[in-house]
Amino acid sequence: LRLQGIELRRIAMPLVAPFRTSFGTEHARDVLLVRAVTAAAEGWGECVALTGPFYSPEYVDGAQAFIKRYLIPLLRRFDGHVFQLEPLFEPLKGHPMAKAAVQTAVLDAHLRAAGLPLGAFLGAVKDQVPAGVSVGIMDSVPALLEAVGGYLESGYLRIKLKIEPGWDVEPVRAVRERFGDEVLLQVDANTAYTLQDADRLARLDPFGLLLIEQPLPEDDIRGHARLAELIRTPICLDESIVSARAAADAIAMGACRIINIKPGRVGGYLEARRIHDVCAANGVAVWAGGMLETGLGRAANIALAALPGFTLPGDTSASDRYYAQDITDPFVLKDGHVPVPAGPGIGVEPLRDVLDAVTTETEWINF
Ligand SMILES: CSCC[C@@H](NC(=O)CCC(=O)O)C(=O)O
Ligand SMILES: [Mg+2]
Repeated sequence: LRLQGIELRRIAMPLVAPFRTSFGTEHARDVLLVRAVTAAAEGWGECVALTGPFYSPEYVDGAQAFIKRYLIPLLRRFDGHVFQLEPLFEPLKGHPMAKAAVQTAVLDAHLRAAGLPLGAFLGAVKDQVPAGVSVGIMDSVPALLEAVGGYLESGYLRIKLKIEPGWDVEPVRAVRERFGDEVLLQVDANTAYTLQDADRLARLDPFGLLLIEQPLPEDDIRGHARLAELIRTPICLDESIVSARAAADAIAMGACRIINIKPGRVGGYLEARRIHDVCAANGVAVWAGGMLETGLGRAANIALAALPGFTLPGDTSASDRYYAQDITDPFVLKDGHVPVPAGPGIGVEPLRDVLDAVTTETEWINF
């Protein structure tokens, strides 16, 4: 399906509240969207790179420059099917979020032209998925308890707390004491600890957490395997799992018992599905991570989260967790679940007037 051209669009999405993690605080998302136009249909991809290289090495200006300078020239001659994009992009090292955005836009166009929903294409087995919510580091424990109470009121089925040294045992204990032992509760350190913190992390064991996400640096697989011998809480990896091979290695080394799958981190939904398959083959549970996506990326993540191996609630929250006004019809929580879009491709469309209102820059590249 030949491409007639690509649009690169930047949008400014203010967050309903600052979102603080161990590596910084997000107040708004500066998002790069990719639109792939073919004669039969057009498709959308959302690049999940943040403004700066603090979650992973990519950042949004770099992703846009990489797409323009390296991926667009390859796409000009591309007239294949979407599975040929990975080998086409392989000689270019890294930049998984940029590659994922382009691959998803092309995949969405192909699927819309074929009338096939992304979920069906990936192997979805559900028409709705359980929604968890990620709660940032707060200024105080009372503020945290108020936020958690609000999300539980909204019906979220799992609470994830961001932690860092100095904000870990006390907030977890406070949430358990206030909301009880039944609430599905997990934490995410975003690489903020080292093996020397093992004793402190072991103090989380009494709270019955589902998992502790990425406690150590993303390249410390051996450290996570050692930590797994020192704490009881199951280790889940996020930043470390950059490919299906990395997942297989981490599992084989005993570095994790659960994996958070993010298509942008691994180069796209095709590799994300491979990670799902590797984990299913090894009896490792997976769940869908998030990068504060708009409804476009959110729709695709929810389709992925409907695959059979996604047995834990993901960070597939409702649109209003982050945005007062999404650029698509909002995803709304219903009995703690969000619906898997049923339409072809990612199954949602941008609301043109909203999209134009938040657009800060757009560039059409004709093929
Ligand atoms: C800006 S933090 C993004 C990375 C973080 N994502 C979340 O905590 C979930 C964000 C979301 O709900 O989309 C993670 O490491 O899992
Ligand atoms: Mg994480």
